[in-house]
Amino acid sequence: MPLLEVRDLEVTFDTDSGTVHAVDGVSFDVDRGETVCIVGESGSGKTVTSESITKLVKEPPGRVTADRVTFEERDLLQLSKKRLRKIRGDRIGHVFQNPQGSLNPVYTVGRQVAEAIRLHEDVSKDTARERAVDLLDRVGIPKAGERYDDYPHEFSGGQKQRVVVAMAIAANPDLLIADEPTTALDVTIQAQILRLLRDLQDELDMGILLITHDLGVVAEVADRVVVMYAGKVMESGDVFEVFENPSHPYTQGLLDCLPGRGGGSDGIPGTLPDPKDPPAGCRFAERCPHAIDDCRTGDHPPLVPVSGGDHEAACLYYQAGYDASVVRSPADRESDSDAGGETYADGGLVDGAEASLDSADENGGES
Ligand SMILES: Nc1ncnc2c1ncn2[C@@H]1O[C@H](COP(=O)(O)OP(=O)(O)OP(=O)(O)O)[C@@H](O)[C@H]1O
Ligand code: NI
Repeated sequence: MPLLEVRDLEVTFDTDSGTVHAVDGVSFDVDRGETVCIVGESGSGKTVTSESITKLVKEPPGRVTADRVTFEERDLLQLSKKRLRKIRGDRIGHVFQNPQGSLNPVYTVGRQVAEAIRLHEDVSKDTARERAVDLLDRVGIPKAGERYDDYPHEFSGGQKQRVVVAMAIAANPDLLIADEPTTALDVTIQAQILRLLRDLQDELDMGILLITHDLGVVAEVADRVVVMYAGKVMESGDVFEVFENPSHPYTQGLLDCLPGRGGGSDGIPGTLPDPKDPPAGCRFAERCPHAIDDCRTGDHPPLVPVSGGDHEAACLYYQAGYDASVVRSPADRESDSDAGGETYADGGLVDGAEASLDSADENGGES
């Protein structure tokens, strides 16, 4: 039984100018000790997906439905607000997309971490203080004891992010949801935070749901990846399968933008469709180099198995009666990567990502 099971999640928002279809039938699992990354461009529904799990989406204007959202076999969408709040702090930690908003500027950092501990555990103030110093130390704040009484503005961006992670893991959660935990940070700090998450995961056997728009981050930390576009899952599976054999043209487009994959462009040309008026057929058709008329009618294609394991893609070309070889990429990709050198560096999936994380170790502080 997976730690977290999300099935057919749908989220809409009612606005004055119409209904926003933010998340439209998203399914995935997260197991203990496993890191699942949701990746996709800005606006694809990653944050809304992650915040729906523990019902942090405001209803109204939001409307969250799902076949189920189960955590340790409990249906989170059916729980009372009170029980949900308890699970949210105790068992599910959340690092929000905007870390600045997670720290209160008028209280010391230590006090905020101690309060996060006391919220979930009945311990004395002194014990909470000790534990908070411990926790700050564990996330890599130097001289944690001395920094306890400092205010958030006295911490660097990377340190604040560490503090936010410390608060999210204060109760030793079973699941950590981390929404773009490294986006605003320079590459050195980014590597450190990702390493920190991995170490904590080993230590606590946490499941991690990590939200990012950066495939370099995915390559670095994910066991499995869910590629989202315009509220839909376009492709998902084992991270090696997906990087080795990207099967949806959208995933291929994202990968082609990575420096280590012969790309380095500014992104896929075009923009996401209007979430208030999603097009018929495949949501990516407008930007897809392989789109044909059939891609622009009917429903968005369902996810179907494309290679080993649980690797799936939602592209019409994999349906019966269509020629999947049109969108299967290895042939084009091989010729690309021959020109660009080795695509799969030792233990890493992307040259660029590995290189940047490695060099981050060496030039400590610079980016
Ligand atoms: N409260 C809201 N009211 C109306 N629309 C919303 C609301 N919250 C989110 N949306 C819309 O839902 C869609 C998905 O947003 P979401 O924040 O989940 O995207 P994201 O993938 O996390 O993007 P980013 O990478 O920029 O964080 C967007 O079109 C967004 O404008
Ligand atoms: Ni987001």
